Amino acid sequence: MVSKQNPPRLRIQALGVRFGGLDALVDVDLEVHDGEVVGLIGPNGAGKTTLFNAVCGLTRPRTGTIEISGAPAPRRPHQLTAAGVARTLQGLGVLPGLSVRENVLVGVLDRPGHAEAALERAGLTHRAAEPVGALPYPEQKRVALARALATRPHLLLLDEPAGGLGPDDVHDLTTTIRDVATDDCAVLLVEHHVDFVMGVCDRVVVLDFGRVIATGRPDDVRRDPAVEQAYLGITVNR
Ligand SMILES: Nc1ncnc2c1ncn2[C@@H]1O[C@H](COP(=O)(O)OP(=O)(O)OP(=O)(O)O)[C@@H](O)[C@H]1O
Repeated sequence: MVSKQNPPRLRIQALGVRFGGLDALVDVDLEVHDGEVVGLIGPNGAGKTTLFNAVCGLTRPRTGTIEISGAPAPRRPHQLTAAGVARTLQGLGVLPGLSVRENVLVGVLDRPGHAEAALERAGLTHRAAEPVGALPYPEQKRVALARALATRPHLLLLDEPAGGLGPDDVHDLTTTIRDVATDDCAVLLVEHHVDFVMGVCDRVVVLDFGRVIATGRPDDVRRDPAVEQAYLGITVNR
């Protein structure tokens, strides 16, 4: 259930990012609350990764504020982890020569029990001793997710979690993500797989050329003419 009593896990206000002469994000507002799964979608180059990078302190905003649990977002990785933020990367970001368990332990060396619980949640316990590089791609993606879950995040940022997955794996991923979004965890995900987004998200925010052009429930956003136009890239003259 979405909790709106506490400050949002993530509150972005009037965020602007510029690279040279290019406005990658313009006046972006976005909130994600505990118990909520929010999808950030938009065509290539819309600014989705830039927004994630700004939240994680990798890109310095030109304007606006980013708050996590009511406090200004820290910029250093260990501070972000302490603030309860975890992120998976586009692609895999795993260490193929290490075992599944070692990959998941990397960020929680002092809490091996958290790693074991994350392995179980991601359905990887039976693979724990195997080198990640020997697993099929969908299971390698699960390792990346398990590593993020092991930190017991309050704000989970997922960058294209369904990329390269088939229907069965997408179904399992949907179940896991819905399970993770609880009273003390909010999920923000970037994804191109529209059916997955529509199936897993409570709310969808659509970016185009760095601006929010639509926000709302998945079904409403899907029917929004501005969204159709952004994806098709055409204007229909009537
Ligand atoms: N470090 C950078 N320097 C200059 N321009 C950048 C930089 N990073 C991103 N951009 C530009 O900013 C815009 C937004 O890029 P971004 O990667 O955030 O889009 P995206 O929505 O994540 O795209 P995709 O779906 O292809 O991953 C693009 O025009 C991109 O070329």
